[in-house]
Amino acid sequence: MNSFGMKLRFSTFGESHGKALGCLLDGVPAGLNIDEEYIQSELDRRKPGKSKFETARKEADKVEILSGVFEGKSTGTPIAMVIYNTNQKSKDYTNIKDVFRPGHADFTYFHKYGIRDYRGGGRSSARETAARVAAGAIAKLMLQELGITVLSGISEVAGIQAEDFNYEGAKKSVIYALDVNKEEAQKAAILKAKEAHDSVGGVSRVVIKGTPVGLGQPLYYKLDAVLADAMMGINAVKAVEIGDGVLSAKVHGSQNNDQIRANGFESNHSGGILGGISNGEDIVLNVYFKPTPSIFKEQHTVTTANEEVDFSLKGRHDPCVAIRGTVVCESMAALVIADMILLNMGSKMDGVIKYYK
Ligand SMILES: Cc1cc2nc3c(=O)[nH]c(=O)nc-3n(C[C@H](O)[C@H](O)[C@H](O)COP(=O)(O)O)c2cc1C
Ligand SMILES: C=C(O[C@@H]1CC(C(=O)O)=C[C@@H](OP(=O)(O)O)[C@H]1O)C(=O)O
Repeated sequence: MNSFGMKLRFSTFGESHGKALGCLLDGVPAGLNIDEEYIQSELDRRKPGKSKFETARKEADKVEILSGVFEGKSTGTPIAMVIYNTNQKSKDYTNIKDVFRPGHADFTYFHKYGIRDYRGGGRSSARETAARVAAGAIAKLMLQELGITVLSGISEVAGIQAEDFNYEGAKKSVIYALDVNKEEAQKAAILKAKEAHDSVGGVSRVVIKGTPVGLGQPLYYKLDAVLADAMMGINAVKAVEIGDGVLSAKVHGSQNNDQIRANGFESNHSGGILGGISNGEDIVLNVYFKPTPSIFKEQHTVTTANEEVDFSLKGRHDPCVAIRGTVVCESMAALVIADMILLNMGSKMDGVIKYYK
């Protein structure tokens, strides 16, 4: 089990070809309206097999709430949710039983534990992220009550970058493209790689709107550090930027500073976080996904007995994991922000007094 969060504690269970996967979310305040249709709609955004830009594995990803909800409201007790796997074809994976896929977790997992569920990625499969989206949907329901929204979309595929960022438009796009003018070229790049038995990388841009000043701790449990940790914990994420990110290291202080006026900041190079604490501006993240490791091109690898082989993989795989990954980024961001809000309730004495009176 992985575990995450200080006030909103979250863990998941399950494997890609096991019976089910799910999560336990503890610390949700009692009395939150739990809209099950909304939770399902979030799972539907991430579920596999919706288009030729995704893995061919079709899963309904129907979520079932097992505990912590009564008459449509959270009870303040742990919320357990389960999603049954229905479309396993575990036999298709016997060809990777004794062979490590380059770029996947097979090699490290096997050498660390000496045992590996080779049916798909087992525990390392991003199938687990369905459970993150279920928990993230509850965090989003909590944030909605506070006027906070978490949005995202694909800004880049195979180096083809968005110039315009339309988050509402991204919701309607099959590849969650932020820039409608770049969408066709991005789609073509994915299909070209797929036809060549290859894969491409991509970038998800996440924006969190409506956060107050004051989320995050100044030194340890800094908001930027925790968000980066949550994003890096998603399968295939190789880098995270907050605000201008890498660009900040290349410009002068006079270009990077967000100057301040009585009515707010004049720019948002910082991505909404200063000194580990939100400054009330939009929180902006760029999350970089590597190309899908499971490709069908012949590659060099070794067996579990360390014999060299040339190996061509079979199976059902996403040609660009960033597409569905962007939904997971939103979910993890929502969990972080909800956790920070609950932590923050005790950061000032008047907040504590309000709670007890
Ligand atoms: C939504 C999503 C879908 C993914 N789909 C695949 C896939 O179909 N095939 C694959 O090999 N990797 C896929 N991955 C990536 C692997 O899970 C990941 O590369 C692997 O666990 C190794 O971890 P690492 O890349 O973080 O080192 C996916 C990742 C995400 C976020
Ligand atoms: C099933 C899903 O995506 C899977 C993510 C994944 C991986 O290696 O991450 C590999 C493929 O599945 P399997 O584990 O069967 O090889 C994808 O189809 C899902 O997201 O629900």
